[in-house]
Amino acid sequence: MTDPRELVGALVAELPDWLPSQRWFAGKDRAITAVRPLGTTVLMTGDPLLLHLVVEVEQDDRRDPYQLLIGSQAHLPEYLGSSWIGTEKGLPCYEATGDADLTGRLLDLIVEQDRIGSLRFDREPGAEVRGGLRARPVGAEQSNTSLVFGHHSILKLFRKLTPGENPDLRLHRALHGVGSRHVADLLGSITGELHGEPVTIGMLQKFIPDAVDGWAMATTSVRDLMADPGLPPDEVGGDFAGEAQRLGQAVASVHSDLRRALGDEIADEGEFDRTVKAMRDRLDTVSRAVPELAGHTTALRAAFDKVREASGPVAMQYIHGDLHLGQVLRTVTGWLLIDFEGEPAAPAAERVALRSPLRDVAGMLRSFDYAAHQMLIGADDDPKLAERALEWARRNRSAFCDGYAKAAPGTIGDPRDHADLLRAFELDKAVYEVAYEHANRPEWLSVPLTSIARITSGGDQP
Ligand SMILES: Nc1ncnc2c1ncn2[C@@H]1O[C@H](COP(=O)(O)OP(=O)(O)O)[C@@H](O)[C@H]1O
Ligand SMILES: O=P(O)(O)O[C@H]1O[C@H](CO)[C@@H](O[C@H]2O[C@H](CO)[C@@H](O)[C@H](O)[C@H]2O)[C@H](O)[C@H]1O
Repeated sequence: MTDPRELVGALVAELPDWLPSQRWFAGKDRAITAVRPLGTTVLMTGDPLLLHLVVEVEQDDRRDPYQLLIGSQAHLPEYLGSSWIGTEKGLPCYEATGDADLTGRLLDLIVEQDRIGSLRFDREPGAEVRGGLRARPVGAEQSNTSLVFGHHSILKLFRKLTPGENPDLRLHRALHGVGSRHVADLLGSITGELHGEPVTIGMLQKFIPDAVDGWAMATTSVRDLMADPGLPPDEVGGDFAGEAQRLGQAVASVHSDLRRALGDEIADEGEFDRTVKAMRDRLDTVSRAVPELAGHTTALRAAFDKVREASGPVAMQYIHGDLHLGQVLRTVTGWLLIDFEGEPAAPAAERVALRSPLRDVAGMLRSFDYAAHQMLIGADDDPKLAERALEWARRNRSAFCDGYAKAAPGTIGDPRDHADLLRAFELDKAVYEVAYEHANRPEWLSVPLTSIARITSGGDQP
C-alpha cells in the first residue's frame, strides 16, 4: 500500500497549476512560487483513501495556509473526473469535497466527537446532529466550500485558514449563545492545528432548506419594476420595501445581540485618524491598480476626511464585516445573516477588531445600489431605466434604514443621523468593490465607479 505521506509529497508538485483554477483560491492575481505540506491527516485508509491536507502556498512575500480534502482510489468514477488533480504513485488523486461516498465521514466524526491526529471534531453542547448522511456541495461560487447533509446540516470548510478561532464560528457561537433569531443554529465544528496553534477548519450549522438569498429576491424585484415602467413602485407586484425594512430590523437586532454577547466600547480619540488613514491607504492602493478610479481620488479623500469631524460618542463592537444581499437568507420565519468572516481580502487582525456597526449598514446600502444597477450592465443607455434603477435603490435603502432605526434605539439609532460617517463608509466599501470587480468581474466595474461619482457629487443619501 502507498504511504499517504509519499502520495502527498508527490501531489503538492501538481498544486501550483491546479490551485489558481479553484474558485475559492484567493491568490489568483499572483504567481505561486512554492506549495509545501504543513499537515496530513488520514481520515479513511484503504481504497478509497481520504486525506485532510493543510498546505502553505507561497506567493511573493506571502505564505497562506489552505486546507484540501484529497481522495485517492484505483478506479476514479467518471463523475469525479473533473475533480482530478494528478496521478501519483499510479493512483488518481482528486479533490474530494464532491465525493458523497467520502464526505459523510466528516459528519460522522462530528457526531462521534472524535479526534484524529491533530484534528478535533466537536458537537456543540446540546446539539442534535444526525449522522450517516451523504453530502452535496453547495453549487454557488463561494470563497469556501460548503457541504449539505440531507436537509439537516451544512458544513462549511474554510479554505484559506485564519490562525485561531475563525470569526465566523466565534460570532455564530456568541449569537447562538444569546438566542439570536437571525442566525442558523450552530451544531458543531472542526479544529485543526497550524504551527502548533488551534485553527478552525470547519463549522456545522442547521441547514435551512426553504431559504432564499436576499440578492435573488432583490434582483427579481428590480426586474419586476423595470418590466412595469408605468407603475409606481409600491404598486409593482415584487416590491421589496417591506422586506428591506424587515432586513434592517434583523441587522439591528444582530448588532444589539453582538453587543450583548461580546460587549462594545466607545471609540478612542485616535480611532477617527486611524480610520481615515486606512481609507486613504486603500484608495491609494486601489487607484494604482485601477486607473479608472484616478479621477475620483480628490473627492474621495475629502469625503474620508469628514470622518474626523464625527460628533458624539461612536460605539465600536463586533460586526458582520462583509454584509451584502448575498449574505442574508429569507426563511419562513424571517431574515438570517450568514458568513461572519469579514471581507475575504482583509488582514486577519482587521477581521477580529471592534468596528462601527455603521460599516454593515453601509455594506447593505451598497448592495441595494448593486441590485438596482446590475440590470444596466452591458445594456444600451436608457435614461428611463437608469432613473427606475435609482428609484428602486432609494426606496429600498430608505426602507432598510427605517427598519434599522426602529429596532436600534440604543447606540446608533437611525443610521441617517450619522450622514458623514455613513457616506465615508459607503465610499470606502465602493473603493473595495472597485478592486474586487477589477480582479474578478471587470464588466461590473461600472457599478461601484458610477456610485462613487454619484455619491461624491452629493446624490444618493438614504
Ligand atoms: N444555514 C444555511 N441554510 C441554508 N443554506 C445556507 C446556510 N448557510 C449557508 N447557506 C448557503 O451556502 C452558501 C455559502 O455560504 P457562505 O457562508 O456564504 O459561504 P462562503 O464563505 O463560501 O461565501 C450561501 O450562499 C447559502 O446559499
Ligand atoms: O460573498 P463573498 O464573501 O465572497 O463577498 C465577495 O463577493 C461578493 C460578490 O459575490 C462581493 O459583493 C459585491 O457584489 C454583490 C453582488 O454580486 C453586491 O451585492 C455587493 O454589495 C457587492 O459588494 C463582495 O464585495 C466580496 O467581498
